[in-house]
Amino acid sequence: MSLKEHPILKAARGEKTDYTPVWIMRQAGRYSERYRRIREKAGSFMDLCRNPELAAEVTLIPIEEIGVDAAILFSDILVPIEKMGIDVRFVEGRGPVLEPKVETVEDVERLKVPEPEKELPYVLETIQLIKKKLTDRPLIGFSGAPFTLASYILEGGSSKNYIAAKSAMWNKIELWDLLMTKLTETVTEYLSSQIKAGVDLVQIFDSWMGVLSREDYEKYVFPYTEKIVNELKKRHPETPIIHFGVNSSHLLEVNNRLNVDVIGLDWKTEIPFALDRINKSIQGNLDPVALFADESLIEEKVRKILKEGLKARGHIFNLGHGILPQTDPKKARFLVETVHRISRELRS
Ligand SMILES: Cc1c2[nH]c(c1CCC(=O)O)Cc1[nH]c(c(CCC(=O)O)c1C)Cc1[nH]c(c(CCC(=O)O)c1C)Cc1[nH]c(c(C)c1CCC(=O)O)C2
Repeated sequence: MSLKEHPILKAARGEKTDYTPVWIMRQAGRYSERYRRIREKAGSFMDLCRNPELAAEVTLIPIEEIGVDAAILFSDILVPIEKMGIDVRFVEGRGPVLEPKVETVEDVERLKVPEPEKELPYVLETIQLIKKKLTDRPLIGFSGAPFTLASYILEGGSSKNYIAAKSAMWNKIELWDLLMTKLTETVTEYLSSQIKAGVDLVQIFDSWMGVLSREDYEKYVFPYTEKIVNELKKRHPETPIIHFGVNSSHLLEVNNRLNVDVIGLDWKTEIPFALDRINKSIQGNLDPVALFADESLIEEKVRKILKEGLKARGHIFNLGHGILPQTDPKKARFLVETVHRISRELRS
């Protein structure tokens, strides 16, 4: 079977598949003991991201451990930000810390647009190593989208209310446009280099776009993401693009105008509601906490999602957000098997 005919790629293009393919956001993560051991060996999380041998090894763990249909490159959306000239650290219990703070137009002027081949070679090497070992399943590349990346840069880390990001967006339009333009170029070049290095499809994480009203999203964010997607489609017309963010059901109609192939749904978005608003393939959307429930409950929820997903142009099963570190790997494996079994059953 040519990789182009793999169910994930077919579902992304809206073609019929024999079963519903599945992968899990954060599938190479802390719930896996093997992951935790390798991260220890690497030093810090960022050290692991910069180590092609170990990052490739970690990427492949969930293929063996839980049997997912695709691998996702092991890295982080904050990795390219480091090369723009901002220090990124992960602090236990606090999450990412970005320094120095970006507050003025001059601060943004100092930020660079990294050249991936020169400044992020370890990411591209990781992709090449994975592609040598993984021949029967697609590899997913990814990047954060400009808004989500800008929020980390302006807030200096995770945020609850996005005061710095939103006030820059509203009050410092020159700063906002310059930062979003630099991020647009960064993300375009970064994803394009990943595709050239061998990834089979890409996911754009605009994880926090849902904190914006539809009006603000359309005015201050959508045009930049649109530019990235159009440029990628021009350069790499064959590579499917997935667009994802949480709490963003109010943005579905707007995002349906993006030239992407798949829209990722969080677990609060009901599939019929989404299908009334979008005509693209969908990805999702089991509540990550469902993996803490009994197997019978998981099965019931999976069946409902799969049934509803049959009405979509194409469906890639996933959680509605990343798998939680406390999850039992056995439950993740059960999820994958259940998706495969029930989706075959529903088609026969
Ligand atoms: C917002 C965001 C980030 N990173 C990412 C997003 C968008 C997706 C989402 O909405 O969650 C994306 C991401 N992060 C990671 C991947 C790798 C691929 C995968 O398995 O999905 C991907 C695609 C690994 C990771 N990224 C991170 C881990 C955990 C690091 C560790 O402790 O080992 C992993 C496996 C760290 C990370 N990275 C980020 C935060 C806020 C944190 C800290 C979380 C915490 O401390 O609990 C930023």
